[in-house]
Amino acid sequence: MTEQLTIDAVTKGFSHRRRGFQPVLGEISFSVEEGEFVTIIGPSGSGKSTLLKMLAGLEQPDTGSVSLEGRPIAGPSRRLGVVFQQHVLLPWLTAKQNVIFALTADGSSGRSVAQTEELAEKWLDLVHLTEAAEKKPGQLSGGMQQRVGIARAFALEPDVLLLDEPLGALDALTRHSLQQQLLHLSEQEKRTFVLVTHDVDEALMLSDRILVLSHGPEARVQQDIRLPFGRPRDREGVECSEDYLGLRRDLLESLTSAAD
Ligand SMILES: Nc1ncnc2c1ncn2[C@@H]1O[C@H](COP(=O)(O)OP(=O)(O)OP(=O)(O)O)[C@@H](O)[C@H]1O
Repeated sequence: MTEQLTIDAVTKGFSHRRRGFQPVLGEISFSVEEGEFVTIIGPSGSGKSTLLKMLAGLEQPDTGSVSLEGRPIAGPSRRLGVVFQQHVLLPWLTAKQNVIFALTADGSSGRSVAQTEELAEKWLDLVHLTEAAEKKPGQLSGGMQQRVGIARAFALEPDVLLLDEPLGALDALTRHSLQQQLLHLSEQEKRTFVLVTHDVDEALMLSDRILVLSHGPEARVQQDIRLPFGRPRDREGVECSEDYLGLRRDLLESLTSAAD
């Protein structure tokens, strides 16, 4: 497998007017291989989103480097797709137009209008939104809006998908069904994924590897766990396995101790 993302000795902090410089991430190093699904989990405020923003090119490290296939990530790029907790859809466009807008934003795709429409429809279908394609965000539930956001990010066909608590704002039932959809999409699409979540079950169900950050300031990678579950995954089978229960218990324990 090829090493795709490399985070090498990265530190990051922020300067505050009153409190001065506050370190967030201590020295962080890890790499993500092409096609891998890696989840970052850790106590609140440990710096998970900050780390993901650096991978997305939205923040720069203070020291160390973040690179995609050996080249420093200097800013946002189409190769790096991002889905945040809050869907940012354009309210005056329909679900389909929102996906088309993203597909045509830089005008360089080389697709015809019909091909672009077809691609948008394909992705809305894959997240089970065909019937809502002509509706505007205001007419869609939070879960449906988030699915439009996911369809839009996947439709751009980035090499790496960065997901920051994409299901965090949803009710338990919608969240469960979207986890299932994400599992299928990630197995069909075979891209590289980095997910930030608070949800241990979500991390266990979706990932190949889980990185546990320690409590900040100066958070570090406390554990790097490779999961023993094969693919394609069947939720019931995984959840009933002894490995799952043991890993779930260990993760919850290390998250509790990291938060102390
Ligand atoms: N742009 C910024 N300016 C100043 N401080 C920031 C900025 N971004 C993040 N921080 C601070 O960095 C720390 C880590 O924030 P971050 O959102 O990365 O943590 P997190 O682990 O994702 O938290 P949560 O799990 O609660 O979402 C926090 O103390 C936060 O206030």
